[in-house]
Amino acid sequence: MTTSKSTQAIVPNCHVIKIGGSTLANLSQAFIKSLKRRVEAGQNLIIVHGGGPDINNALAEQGIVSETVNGIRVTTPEMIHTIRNILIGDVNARLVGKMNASGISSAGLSGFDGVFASNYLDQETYGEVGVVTEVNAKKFQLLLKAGIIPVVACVGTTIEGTPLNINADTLASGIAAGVQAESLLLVTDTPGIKKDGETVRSVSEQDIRKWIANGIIYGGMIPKVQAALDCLEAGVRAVQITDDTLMGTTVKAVNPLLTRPIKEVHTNA
Ligand SMILES: Nc1ncnc2c1ncn2[C@@H]1O[C@H](COP(=O)(O)OP(=O)(O)O)[C@@H](O)[C@H]1O
Ligand SMILES: CC(=O)N[C@@H](CCC(=O)OP(=O)(O)O)C(=O)O
Repeated sequence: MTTSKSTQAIVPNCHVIKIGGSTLANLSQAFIKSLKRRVEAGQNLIIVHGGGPDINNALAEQGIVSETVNGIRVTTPEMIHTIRNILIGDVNARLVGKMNASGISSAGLSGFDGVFASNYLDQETYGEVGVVTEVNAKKFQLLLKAGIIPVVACVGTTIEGTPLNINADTLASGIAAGVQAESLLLVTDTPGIKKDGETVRSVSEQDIRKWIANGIIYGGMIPKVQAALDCLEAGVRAVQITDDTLMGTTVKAVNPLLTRPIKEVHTNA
């Protein structure tokens, strides 16, 4: 699904961490501290966040019912401004505030700030939903060099300035591919992909395809595994799906001596 390309060279020692809306409200201090430790250790972090539950609440308040297809919210023109305002004005502001208050110098961004370009994913099926088409790695690098952690809301814009709703897993994957990040971490409310009640240690692309087809992987987990596969395909070497305890930290999905990535998605079992 990801078709992003980077305008500049890779960002060195870069790790993209996506925080799901499911997790944002109860983000632990331990997790924030783990981010701080990574920054202090010299990692270039890019944070991407979602906000599905906040969007659900805001739409419900307006009496708007939305549906999802393959975990992607079908977004009508009447929804898009609320979604943009919630993600940028509310969720992003809260997260950036929390990070700065915890001593992590951060700045809130979205596609409107030129860190990535986007266009319609498939307007007929999904409406006002975007996909990343280009990543401005240089802009990310300038911020990181200045000691500022980019915190990116999953809102894009067309070249004409029309806002687009982008699934946050899809965005994180596009950015990770665009900056050639060393890893992508998808932080959510489940310790990993579950099968028969157990969290599995690692899954192959074949497992993923099978488990989507038979319903073991459904809903919001679908964009996550798709994001993971897209990233690996684009050369990002480690992808982890985890809760905010980050128990196993990141597991490399590829032998660094190989030039082609092994397609494995590691989960935090
Ligand atoms: N096989 C699976 N293992 C674990 N969770 C799954 C699986 N299939 C679907 N899910 C669902 O995916 C959810 C995580 O996706 P989502 O709610 O979109 O989280 P986030 O807001 O963090 O992106 C889990 O809470 C669970 O309900
Ligand atoms: C197009 C699309 O699906 N957009 C998502 C954006 C928020 C998101 O991805 O939030 P989570 O990380 O909490 O899932 C949505 O409208 O819910």
